[in-house]
Amino acid sequence: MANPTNIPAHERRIHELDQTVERIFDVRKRLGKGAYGIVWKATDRRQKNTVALKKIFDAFRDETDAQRTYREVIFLRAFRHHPNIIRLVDVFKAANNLDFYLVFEFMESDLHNVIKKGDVLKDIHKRFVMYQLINAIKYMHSGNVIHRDLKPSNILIDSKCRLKVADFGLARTLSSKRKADYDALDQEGMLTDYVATRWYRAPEILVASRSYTKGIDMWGLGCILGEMIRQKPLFQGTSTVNQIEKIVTALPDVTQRDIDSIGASFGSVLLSKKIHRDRRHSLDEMLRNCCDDAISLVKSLLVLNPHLRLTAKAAIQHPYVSRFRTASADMELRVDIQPPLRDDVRYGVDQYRNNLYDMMGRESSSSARTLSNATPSTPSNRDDSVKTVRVTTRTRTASVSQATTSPAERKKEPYSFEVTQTRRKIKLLVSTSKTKAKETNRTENAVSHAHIAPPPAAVPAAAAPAPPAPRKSGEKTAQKCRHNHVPIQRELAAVAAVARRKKSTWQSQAQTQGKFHAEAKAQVQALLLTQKINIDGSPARMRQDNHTHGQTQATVPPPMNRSLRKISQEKKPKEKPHKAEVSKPTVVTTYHRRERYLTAEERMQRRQLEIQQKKEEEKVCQQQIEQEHELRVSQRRRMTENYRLMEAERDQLEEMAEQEAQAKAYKEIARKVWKLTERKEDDSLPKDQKDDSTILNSCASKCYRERISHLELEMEKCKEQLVDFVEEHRDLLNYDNLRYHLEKLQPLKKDSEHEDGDDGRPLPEGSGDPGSQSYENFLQEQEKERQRQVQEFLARDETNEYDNLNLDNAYRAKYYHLFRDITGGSSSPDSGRRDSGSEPSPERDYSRDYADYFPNYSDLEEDWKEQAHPVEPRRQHERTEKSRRMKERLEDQRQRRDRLLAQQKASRKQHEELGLHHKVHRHHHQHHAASGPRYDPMRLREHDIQEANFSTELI
Ligand SMILES: Nc1ncnc2c1ncn2[C@@H]1O[C@H](COP(=O)(O)OP(=O)(O)OP(=O)(O)O)[C@@H](O)[C@H]1O
Repeated sequence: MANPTNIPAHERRIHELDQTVERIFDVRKRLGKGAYGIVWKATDRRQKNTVALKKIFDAFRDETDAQRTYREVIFLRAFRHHPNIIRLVDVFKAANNLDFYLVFEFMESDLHNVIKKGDVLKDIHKRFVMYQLINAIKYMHSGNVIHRDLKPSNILIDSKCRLKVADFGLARTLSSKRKADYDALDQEGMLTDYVATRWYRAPEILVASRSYTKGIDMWGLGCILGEMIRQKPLFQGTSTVNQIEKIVTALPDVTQRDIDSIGASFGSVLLSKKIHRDRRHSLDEMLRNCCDDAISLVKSLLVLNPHLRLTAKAAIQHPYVSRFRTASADMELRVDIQPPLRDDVRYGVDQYRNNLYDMMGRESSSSARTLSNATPSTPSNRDDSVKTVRVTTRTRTASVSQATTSPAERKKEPYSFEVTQTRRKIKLLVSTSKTKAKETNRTENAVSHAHIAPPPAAVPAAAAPAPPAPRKSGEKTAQKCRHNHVPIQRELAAVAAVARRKKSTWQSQAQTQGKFHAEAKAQVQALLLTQKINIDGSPARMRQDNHTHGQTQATVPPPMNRSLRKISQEKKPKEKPHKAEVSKPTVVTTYHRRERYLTAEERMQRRQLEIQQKKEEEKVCQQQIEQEHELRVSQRRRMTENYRLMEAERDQLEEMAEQEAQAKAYKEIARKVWKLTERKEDDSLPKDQKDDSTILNSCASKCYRERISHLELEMEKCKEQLVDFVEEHRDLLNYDNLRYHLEKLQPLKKDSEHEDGDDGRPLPEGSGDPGSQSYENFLQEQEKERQRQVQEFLARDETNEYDNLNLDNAYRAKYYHLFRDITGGSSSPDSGRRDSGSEPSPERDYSRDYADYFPNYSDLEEDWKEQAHPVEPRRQHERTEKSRRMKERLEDQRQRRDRLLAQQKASRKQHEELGLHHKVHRHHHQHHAASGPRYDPMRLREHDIQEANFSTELI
């Protein structure tokens, strides 16, 4: 697995494991891959336990990487005692001196994977996760260290929902340096190596501010809680700017104070930028379905101003997590973590590497864990070993290089751990100083021995040889040792003083606790006694007890009396009578002794009483719980109500906004229409009104224009229909010529009846004067013609070629009497035909009947058509329209005719007076002959019929 063949060489190098590592660990599967390393699940062959093995590839490639590796090891070692921070079990350097191996305790998964799985975390789990997370952060912050890369994938979790924070590569200390240095550090730190995952980055980091606080971690914490609730990241920005926009959209309005709190920087303008706020992306909307506790915690963590964000100390007391509080919540580092190599200085790669290797070398002198030849420790490194154990009380800092502790020790409370550590240091120092002192003594002894040794006799005193080499070196060593011994002793004294102080504090605490304990014990005993007294209360026995045991015994409960008597009888001779005052121990002893002699019945009674008491307590508790529950329910209801109100308000606002938008859109459209219609502005109106009026006018005119064009089209269609109709009924219309002939015929008949020519019909040309031969001939001709036409009409009618029955009948009816006259009334033209049932009788005045009949013709026609085609509403409407128009036209013509007749009468009278009658007639005739039979293609047959009708009426 560590050496796959199907991947490129570089990748293979990343996945490759050092041979020695493979010898120690049985690597099983890959757990994850980060930007800096790969993590495998492995079994330690030596201890047979499962571990997580992380390989940091090319761990010291440059200063940044080297510092990252260094920080990860240093901080993990500093925090290894906290239950919610991943424990670094071991570290290995690779044979190639490039890679680095970290061995961690194994965790089953990380929070990112758990959230990704879906609905795994219930509310209680989320709370517990948050509690543990806050706990870990609180611990880190108490050592003045910030993690800076909190995100779900760096939070490891197991099946019991136990959580551990991992990946301290970006962690760093927050020193109490001067502000100027601090800013310089920030600039360097922020802009070069700070590459924390964007989605969890605090806004001050996004805008590259120099404000650098523990709030960075609290922001990440808020993002994680939001992600757990929402099951997806809260702010998934695609770039830094987009990330800021997303944050600003979700949070309440950004104030100038917020911007100032973040610190002036080039990016802070992004915060003041006007961003379109979409309510759907507000924090409330994103976390709509979660409980109030969670929302309140998220809101107090995701605050733009880093100084107003909830601190870890305050967060642990938040109602969302407070119920889990245990002793570990009080764990705190009472010193600032200070790595051996200063965290605010960027050292060279070698320095980081050597310091790390040196530390490893020191810690594992037995060194089964060093894989390659350990780097030889330089004197400077040895000095470091001294530095690492120095405790500077003034700056309240401590080295993080601590000896590994046993799991039992790790479980201890922090202060006891510290004491243990201090003791260890003292021991270490003592042993070091002892060794050195021994060495010094040995050297000094050697020196003194050299001095004491008598000089050789042969050599004169003046020419005494120089001190021998060993003596010289011994002196040097002695000096050196003395030189070293002083500071060591000083340090030793300092450490001892600290230890003493701590011990005395601890002892005083213990004493206080002891005192408290004794008091509590006494109180409990008193309570117990009172309870026993309350249990039994027979006055007789009490009296008896009073008698036997004095005042104290008077309170002994009755069921116990039999046994008590026994005891008292036993004890009586030995006991002194205590009447006024009986010491507590006596009471207790008596009571306990009495207990032994309780009968089963008494015990039962006591138990029942106890049970009753418990029940009562439970009842009270239950009531309290119920009250609390009711309170919560009412609160919840109130909040739901509020929420509903807010929702309603929001809906209203949205509606208003929509209406506004619509109005705007309308206006815009109208403006465009106005532009298109190119209407000129009316300058007399104010602008708004002007716009509206012109727009309306233009709209109206447009409508009218449209209507006109539509009507024109309709007319066009009508015309076409009419022409079609005319074309279709050409024959019938031609047949209208008949009317002409009939008209010609009828005046003749009238003329014969009314010689004065009252009917106003002109005589045909060449007819001559009435009574003359030509006139007679003319009449005969006329008669012949009339008969021929009637014959023709009837013959035509026989063919039944006209569809319109009513029209047909009308003609037939109208001229039936003529026909009868011609044929001598022998037979009806319609006998045996469609209208056979309506054969007229010869006596009847048909003309009148028909005249009555005709005006209703059009209605009858419509009725008939309706019967024939019942389902044609449009056409029916057209027909109705047509008939209406017809009626109007008929009315028109009737009036015109009346007028004409009146004129004719008047003119005839004039002619008669002037003797010009015939001339006038001739003129009329000429006029008619010239005009000939009229053919009007637009004329409808109904019209003709009506005209005929009028003429009949006139007749
Ligand atoms: N002790 C462990 N037990 C189980 N899985 C682990 C453990 N440590 C790390 N992992 C897994 O390995 C992944 C990467 O680990 P880690 O974050 O330490 O690597 P990294 O290179 O520093 O990543 P990053 O890119 O986040 O900086 C984690 O997300 C986690 O899934």
